[in-house]
Amino acid sequence: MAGSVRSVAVFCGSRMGNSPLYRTVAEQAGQILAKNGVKLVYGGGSNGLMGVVADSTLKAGGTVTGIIPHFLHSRENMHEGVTDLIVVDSMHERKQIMFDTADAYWILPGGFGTFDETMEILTWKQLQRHAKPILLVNADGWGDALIAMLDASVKQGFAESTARAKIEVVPDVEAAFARSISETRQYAISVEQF
Ligand SMILES: Nc1ncnc2c1ncn2[C@@H]1O[C@H](COP(=O)(O)O)[C@@H](O)[C@H]1O
Repeated sequence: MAGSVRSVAVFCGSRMGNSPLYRTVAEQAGQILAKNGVKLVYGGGSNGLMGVVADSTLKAGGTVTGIIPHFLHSRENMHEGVTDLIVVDSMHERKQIMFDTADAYWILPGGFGTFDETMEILTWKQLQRHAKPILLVNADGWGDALIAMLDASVKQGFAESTARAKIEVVPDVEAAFARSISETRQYAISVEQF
């Protein structure tokens, strides 16, 4: 287990996207979590990159908790092979459990659902509902437009640069892992000193 990071919530696409590098980064995410004894928490489906990251974690000997609303059972092809599967009633419940049970959040390539989850976890941090690391893994530049939008918001005077700093862009999962450990450690030290 990696210090105080025992579980990571990964938000990513329920589709594969157009670049083969998206699959690669999802596979690498599962491998690095499993190798370090860190549990994957994710949306519980088998489709797209969500399925890839779950399968990759399991194949590498890791543990996976999937959280899926019952109405998405068929649409997202609920993953029957995960270590723990939690079936919930609503999207809100799913998100709440994902947020509560993870020590860090990784954003991998994805679409609208991934954007929603990213903005919610970021704004919760802005509102000081949590202080956990948020790492956007910008594989093949998939997140460039999203990053530009966050930066534009600061330039336009709609967000503080301190809020923008609450999500960190990293090039790969190795960096996401390293930053998750060091940010969590820094936070623990600052709480101890308080
Ligand atoms: N509004 C939403 N809130 C939370 N999660 C959502 C929402 N819309 C879709 N999702 C889930 O996000 C993942 C990834 O979706 P992509 O659109 O493929 O990025 C998926 O499990 C959706 O159910």
